[in-house]
Amino acid sequence: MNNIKIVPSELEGHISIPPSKSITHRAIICAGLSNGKSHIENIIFSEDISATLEGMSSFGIKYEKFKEDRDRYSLIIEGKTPLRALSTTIDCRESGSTLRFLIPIACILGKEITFTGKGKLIERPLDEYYKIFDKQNIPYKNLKGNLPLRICGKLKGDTFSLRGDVSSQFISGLMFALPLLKEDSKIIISTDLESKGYVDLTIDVLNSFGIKIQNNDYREFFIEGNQKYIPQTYKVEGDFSQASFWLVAGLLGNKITCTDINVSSLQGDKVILDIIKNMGGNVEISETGIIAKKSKTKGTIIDVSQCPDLVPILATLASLSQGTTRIINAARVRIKESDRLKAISTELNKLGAEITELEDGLIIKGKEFLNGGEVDSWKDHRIAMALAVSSIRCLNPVIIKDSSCVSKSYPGFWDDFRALGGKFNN
Ligand SMILES: O=C(O)C1=C[C@@H](OP(=O)(O)O)[C@@H](O)[C@H](O)C1
Ligand SMILES: C=C(OP(=O)(O)O)C(=O)O
Repeated sequence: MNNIKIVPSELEGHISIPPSKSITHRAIICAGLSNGKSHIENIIFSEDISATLEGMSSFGIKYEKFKEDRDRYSLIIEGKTPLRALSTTIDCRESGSTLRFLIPIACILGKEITFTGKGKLIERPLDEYYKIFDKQNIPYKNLKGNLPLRICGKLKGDTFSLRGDVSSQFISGLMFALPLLKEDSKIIISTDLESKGYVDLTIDVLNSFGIKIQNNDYREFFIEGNQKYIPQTYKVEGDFSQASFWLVAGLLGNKITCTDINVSSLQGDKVILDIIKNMGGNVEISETGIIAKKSKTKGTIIDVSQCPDLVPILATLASLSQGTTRIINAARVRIKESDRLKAISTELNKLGAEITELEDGLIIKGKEFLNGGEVDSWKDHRIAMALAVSSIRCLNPVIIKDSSCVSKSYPGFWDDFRALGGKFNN
């Protein structure tokens, strides 16, 4: 299913929100670093999660899959430390999290390992790690700064100084590996920290597996060495980044109830609820789940430094709200699966939106309806899903090129779109 033609219609109904991709990566890694069997429940095998599971298998962990319901699985993971290198190459596909989380773990082994990937991942930045390799004399070789990356060396406990405004994934990646080293370590954040919620998630999942990280106000993290991961039974909660697509669909169309989502979650993208309320949208938390109802929303200023993954769907919502919205502090979303500022402004404008792209943000003049037309997903799952949701308020069909890219995070997206009343053929 590559090109899809959507005939605009309002969506309505109940949707079971898929498990958080960010938490699943973390739970698989922590289980793999434990000595013994962990049971991880509520998993969907998106491309990114499969990349992490296969990557961890390269370090000698064993796993068994069990089907729970529809596309949901549970996993029994048998971790074993010290890790072994069973394979010399780890293919991260297009997953930034997999690459940036597994690099420090590979550096515990001190064996030669090559990281590969595809699409935009090949050029997504790794400089924060290269600086560490240079400082610790860890030999590495890359292709003009890009993947494939070959590393052969052992990481030592240290004081690591990292920028906080490139990607929080470097901080999370080090947090998985450093507790297993002999020495204690410190991570010092040399700029303001963006994507804080993802660091909170890392610390929280690590805690569940018995690892302690001391957080000194997000400026400095202290990590004791010689810690031990303890196997767990862990259930992954629903994903707020994915819920945001259906919540906006509810505002633009008809009532949508999102179930299987934890309203006390630490996920940074939970802020979608506040953003919607701020824009005058009708969203409420009930016993059955989070309900979004058709609303007349108003433009506002949205700082996305802590919730970068919301940018594509916020651009959709703003394009169909009254007045002007400014999305600010968004420069980092240019280094995701696509240059998301360029991709979403170009494609929504093709549908009739009025978006001006700035270096680090977007200015969006809202309208009641868009025209529709032919658009490109830029092979980026969040762009494809945001465009699909905009079709609800288009006057004519919307054709989305490369629509199957949703499988990076949400392989069941199109099935769920149809189950809520979406009409499309491919
Ligand atoms: O740690 C994580 O799970 C993630 C961190 C974020 O990246 P940055 O820290 O690079 O913003 C986010 O965009 C990505 O989708 C998932
Ligand atoms: C950017 C994303 O993921 P990653 O960085 O793991 O590739 C995403 O899911 O939008």
